[in-house]
Amino acid sequence: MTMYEEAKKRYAALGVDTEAAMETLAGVPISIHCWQGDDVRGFDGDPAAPLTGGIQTTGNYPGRARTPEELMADIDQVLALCPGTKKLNLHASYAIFDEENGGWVDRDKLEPKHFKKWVDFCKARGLGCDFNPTFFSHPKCDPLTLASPNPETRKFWIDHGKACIRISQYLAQELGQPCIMNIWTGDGLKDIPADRMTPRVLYKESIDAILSEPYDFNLVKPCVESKVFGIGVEAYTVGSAEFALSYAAMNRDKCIPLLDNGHYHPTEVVSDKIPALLAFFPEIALHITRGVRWDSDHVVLFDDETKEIAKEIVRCGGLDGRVKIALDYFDASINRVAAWVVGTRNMEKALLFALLQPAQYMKSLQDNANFTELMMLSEKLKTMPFSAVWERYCEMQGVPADDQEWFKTVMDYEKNVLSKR
Ligand SMILES: C[C@H](O)[C@H](O)[C@@H](O)C(=O)CO
Ligand SMILES: [Mn+2]
Repeated sequence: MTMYEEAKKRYAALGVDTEAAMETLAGVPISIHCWQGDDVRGFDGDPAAPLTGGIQTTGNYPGRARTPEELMADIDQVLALCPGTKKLNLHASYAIFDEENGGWVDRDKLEPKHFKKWVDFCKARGLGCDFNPTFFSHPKCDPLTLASPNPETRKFWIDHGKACIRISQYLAQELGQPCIMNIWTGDGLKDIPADRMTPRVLYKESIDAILSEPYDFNLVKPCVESKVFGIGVEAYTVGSAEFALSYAAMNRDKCIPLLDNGHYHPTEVVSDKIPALLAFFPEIALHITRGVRWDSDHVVLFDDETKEIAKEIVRCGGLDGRVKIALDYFDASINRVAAWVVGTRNMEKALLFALLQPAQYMKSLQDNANFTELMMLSEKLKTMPFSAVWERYCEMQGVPADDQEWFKTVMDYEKNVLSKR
C-alpha cells in the first residue's frame, strides 16, 4: 500500500474523503500578488524612489525584477511550482507603457490599454486578474491621498481610483472572471491629530466618488482595506478598522470589506473575524500575510494562524466564492521567487489541512458540549498523515511534491537568470 493509500484509509476512518478534499481545493482561486517580485516598486515611476504609505520592504537579495518581462518570467516560475487555481493580483503601478500605447501617463490617466500585456499574459495561462489602485510611492501623495485637505490632491487620486474601476472592468471582461479591486491608502498621521474626523469624512467622500464610476458589481468587486498603523503614521490611520467596516456595511451593494491579517493589534486574529463578517456580508476578501510584531509582511508560513484562517474559510462555507483569498507579503531578504512559492504553497497547504477535518462531526461535538472529545480529536488531526495527501495533491497538479525539488528549480533559476540581473 502506498503512503497515500494508507493516509486515505486513515482519514476515511474519521469520515474524511481525501479525494473530495483535493478536488475542492483544486478549484479555489488564490490571488498571487505581483509585488513580491520587485519589492513593490512597480514600473510607472523612478525605480529608486522610496516606498511610501507606511509599508516597507527590507533586504537587498539579488535578482529583483526590473522590467515587466523579468517580472512575468519570475511569475511563470511561481506558477509552475505551486498547485491549485491561481489568479494574478496587479497594482496600478505595474502599468506597461510603450510606443504602441502612447507612452507614460500619470496615474489619473491610466487606461485599460496600459494593462493589455498583462491581459495577454493572463489569457495565455488561463488566469483571472485582481487589481489595486496605487495610492502610495508617488509625488502626489502630500503625504495624504484620498483624505488630503487639498482638493487638487484628492481629485488626482479620485481620478486614479475611477481609472482603476474602468481597468478592473476591462480585466474582468477580458478574462471572464470577476476582478477584486482593493482600495487601500496609507493615509494617516505620525503624531496626535488635532482633527480625527475631517480626514475620515473626506476619505468617505472620496471613496463615494470613486465608486460613482459605473461598473458591474458582478464583475468588479471593490474592497476597502483597513489598517491599524504604518511606519511614519503611527498615531492615526484614516482608514481604520471601524471606518472600513462601516463603509462596507453601508455600501453593501457596491463594495466588500477586506481584512489583512497584518493590520490588527497583535492579539487580534482574523480567523475569528471571518465568521463574524460572514454573518453579515455576502462576500469578504482577505490579504494573507505574516506580521512579525507589526505589519512586516513576512512570507506566509504553515503556521497556526494561517491554518486557523483556512479552517474558518472552509467551515464557514467560504470556498464557494464568498471569501476571496489573496496573498500580500514582500520579502527582499531572501530569494524572491522562493518567497512567493513558500507562501503560495503554504496557503494551499493550510486549505487542504482544513478540508481534511471532519467538520460536521466536530461541530456536533461542540453542539453536544462534548469538549473533551473535541480537544482529543483536534490534537489527533495534527499528527494525521497529512503530508501524504499534500504530496498526492501536488503530483495530481503536476507540480513538485518535494520541497527540495522545487527549491532546486529555483536555485537553478537564480544561477542562470536572477544572479545575472
Ligand atoms: C501593496 C498592497 O496594496 C499593500 O500591501 C496593502 O494591501 C497593505 O496591506 C498595506 O499594508
Ligand atoms: Mn494588504
